[in-house]
Amino acid sequence: MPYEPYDAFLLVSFGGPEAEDDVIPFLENVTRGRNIPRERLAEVGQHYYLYGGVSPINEQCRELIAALQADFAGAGVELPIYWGNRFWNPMLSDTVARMAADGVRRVVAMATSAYSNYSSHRAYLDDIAAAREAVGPEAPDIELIRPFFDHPGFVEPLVEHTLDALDRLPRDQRGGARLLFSAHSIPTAMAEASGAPGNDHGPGGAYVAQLGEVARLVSERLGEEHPYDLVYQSRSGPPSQPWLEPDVNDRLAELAEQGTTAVVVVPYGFVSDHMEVKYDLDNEASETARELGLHYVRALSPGTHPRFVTMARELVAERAAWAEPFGLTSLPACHDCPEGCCRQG
Ligand SMILES: CC1=C(CCC(=O)O)c2cc3nc(cc4[nH]c(cc5[nH]c(cc1n2)c(C)c5CCC(=O)O)c(CCC(=O)O)c4C)C(CCC(=O)O)=C3C
Ligand SMILES: [Fe+2]
Repeated sequence: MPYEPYDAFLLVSFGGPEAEDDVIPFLENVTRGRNIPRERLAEVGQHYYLYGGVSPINEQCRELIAALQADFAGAGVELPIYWGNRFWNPMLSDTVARMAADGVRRVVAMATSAYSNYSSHRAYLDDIAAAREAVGPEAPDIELIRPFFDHPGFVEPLVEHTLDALDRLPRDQRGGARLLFSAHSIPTAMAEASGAPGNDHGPGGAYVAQLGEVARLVSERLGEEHPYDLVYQSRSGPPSQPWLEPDVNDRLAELAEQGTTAVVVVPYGFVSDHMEVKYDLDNEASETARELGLHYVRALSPGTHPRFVTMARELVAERAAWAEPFGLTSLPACHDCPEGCCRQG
C-alpha cells in the first residue's frame, strides 16, 4: 500500500568520517563558516583518530534504516527509504539528486535530532532547502517531521535504558544514584533564539525548556526516585562566548565534593551513541568520574529501540495530518519551524 501523500522516506543525519583520511575533510565541512578555534578542531580530530578515523554514526544510521525497513514492511507501508547526511557521504545533495532521478516527488524526512534549536532543527531545514536548490526544479518536495523530543517513542526507550543502566551499578549504590541528563551544549544566544518567537518556553528558549521536560518525564517514569541534574557536553567555540552550562565534568566534581557516590549519565540530547557520546562521555566524563572516585554508568541512547523505530511511522502520519500531533508535553513542537524560528542567535 502506498503511504499517501508521500512516495519516499528520507533519513537526514549529521554524517561522520569512516576512515582516517576522511577526518579532516569532514571537520572542514562541519566547521565551514563557523567560529571554532583551530586548537579545538585539532583536538576533535584526535577523538576520531582514537577510533581509527571511524565515527559510529553512519553505521548507526544503516542499522536504523534496516530497522525502519523491517517495520515499514511489517506494517504494509510501501515507502522506499533514502539517506542523506549534512556533512559526510552519503551527502544530502547527492541523495536528493538520486531521488529526483528515481522519479520521487514528495518526501517525508526525519532528522536524527530530537530538539528545537538552530543546530538541531533549522540547520537541517536549511540544508534540505540548499540540496533541493542544487538539484533544481526536478527536486522532490521534502517535508521534515517535527522535533520529537516529547514523543513516547523517544521518551520510553530512555526510561528503559536508564533502568538498565541503574541495574549495572553495584547493588548498594543504586538507591542513592544521581542521574545526569546530558545534552549537547550550544551558545546561550542560540539557546535563547530556539523555538518560535513569542512562544513562552521559559528561561533559555525552547531547547532548554524541552530538555527540562524530557528529564522530568523520564525520571517520573522510572518507578524509583533519583535526584537529577541537566548537564551539557561537547562545548566548542571560543572561551569568551557563553555556552549552556554546567559541563558534565564540572558537575561531576561538584557532586563528588557534596558526597554523591554514584551517577548514571543519560545522553538524552542524542538519538544514537555516536562520537560525541563515545568520546565525551565514555572516555572523558567516565575518566573524570573515576578520578573523583564516583561509580559511573552511562545509559544507552534510543538507537534502534523498537519503540523508537515505530515512532517514525506515527510521526509520518502526523506530518501527513492524518493523525493529531501527539506529545507528552504541552510545549509547542516547532512543526514547521516558521521564519524567524530557531535562529542562530
Ligand atoms: C545541538 C547539537 C547536536 C545534537 C543534535 C544533532 O544531532 O544534530 C550535535 C550533534 C553532533 N555533532 C557532531 C559533531 C560535531 N559537532 C561540532 C560542532 C557543533 N555542534 C553543535 C551542536 C550540536 N551538535 C554546535 C553548536 C557546534 C559548534 C559549531 C556550530 O555552530 O555548528 C563539531 C565541530 C568540532 C567541535 O567543535 O566539536 C563536530 C565534529 C556529531 C557527529 C558525531 C559523530 O561523528 O559520531 C553529531 C551527531
Ligand atoms: Fe524550530
